Amino acid sequence: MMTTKTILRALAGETLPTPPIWMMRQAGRYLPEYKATRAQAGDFLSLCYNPDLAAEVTLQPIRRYGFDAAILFADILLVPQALGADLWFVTGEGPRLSTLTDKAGVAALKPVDAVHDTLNPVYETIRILRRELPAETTLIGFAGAPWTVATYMIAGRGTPDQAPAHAMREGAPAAFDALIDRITLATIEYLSAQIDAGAEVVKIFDSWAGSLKGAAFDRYATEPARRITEALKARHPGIPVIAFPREAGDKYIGFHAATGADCVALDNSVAPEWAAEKVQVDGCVQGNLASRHMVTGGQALVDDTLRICQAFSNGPHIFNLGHGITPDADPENVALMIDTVRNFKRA
Ligand SMILES: Cc1c2[nH]c(c1CCC(=O)O)Cc1[nH]c(c(CCC(=O)O)c1C)Cc1[nH]c(c(CCC(=O)O)c1C)Cc1[nH]c(c(C)c1CCC(=O)O)C2
Repeated sequence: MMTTKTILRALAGETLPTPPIWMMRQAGRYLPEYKATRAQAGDFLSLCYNPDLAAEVTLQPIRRYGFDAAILFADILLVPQALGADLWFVTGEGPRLSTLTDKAGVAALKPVDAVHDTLNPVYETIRILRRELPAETTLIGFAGAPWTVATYMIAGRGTPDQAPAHAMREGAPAAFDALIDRITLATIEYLSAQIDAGAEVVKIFDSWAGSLKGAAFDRYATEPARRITEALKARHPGIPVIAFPREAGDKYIGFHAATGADCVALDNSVAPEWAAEKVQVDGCVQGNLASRHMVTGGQALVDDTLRICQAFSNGPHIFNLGHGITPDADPENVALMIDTVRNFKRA
């Protein structure tokens, strides 16, 4: 049966007159209703593991704005936790984890099939969402890409240049490869279980892909995304995969074909006209408005939104930001972006 869900139509390669739209971090601290539910949960991780409240914050931006997709509320760092890492969040600073730098650290991780013991509440969130979402809204599941997840597991926190992960990659390559392999296999199990629970699309977030260059990019960004996509396609034919190798630059070229992903998400460092010619020729793209417009608003927001709609109007496109919306964003600017996209007419 032909689907009427616009996100699924774009992911199947259809060029639509108006691009469907959702927004990275659409459930988040820029929304007062999110902050209220998070306070009710106590802290961020308790919110992630409470299926009723996680479903509630996933639904909030759908109710307020009518986005075409909902993204499961969870975090990429739940997988390291499920593999046995300690994880906590320091308010105002970000995530902290136990560190892992050698073979012994990798050997101490839990086996891949143990991840469900920790991640079961996430699957329950998905089941609730499939009952509660409007019929036209697509549910997107997600996980972090192995390289990005590894950068946090190795350093124990976010790092500006991913130096500890690069040091392990170069200094202890066998242990590093074993870590990437473990995360890759855990991610396949996790995303597969998300799909079994009702996720209609999955997205792989490689937020730090841009710090891998040349052959290292091919080996640690492209290859794990290819392995995950291949395994998911074998188990769940017809479930689309979105890959987000953030700041990949020229490495965006050919990423659809190299990984088998149905859609490549673009950050805002690439010009949409360039990406239309070099990347969208191979399939659906998602992106790529700069998140700062959600803080600054005004005519510049409208102009850049229309430029992106126009540049990608000859092929399959899902409108989104180039990265997550920030807590200082104004909810009115999100409404302005959505109005602009929905009133777009191709020149
Ligand atoms: C690197 C990364 C993480 N998490 C994620 C990534 C990849 C995407 C990206 O590059 O942004 C992905 C993520 N994190 C979150 C989602 C939920 C779905 C969504 O609305 O997009 C998704 C898809 C919720 C979250 N994850 C986090 C929040 C804020 C936590 C809070 O409520 O205090 C949310 C809504 C916390 C988080 N989680 C992470 C960090 C570094 C932080 C702290 C930074 C910050 O405070 O903004 C790890």
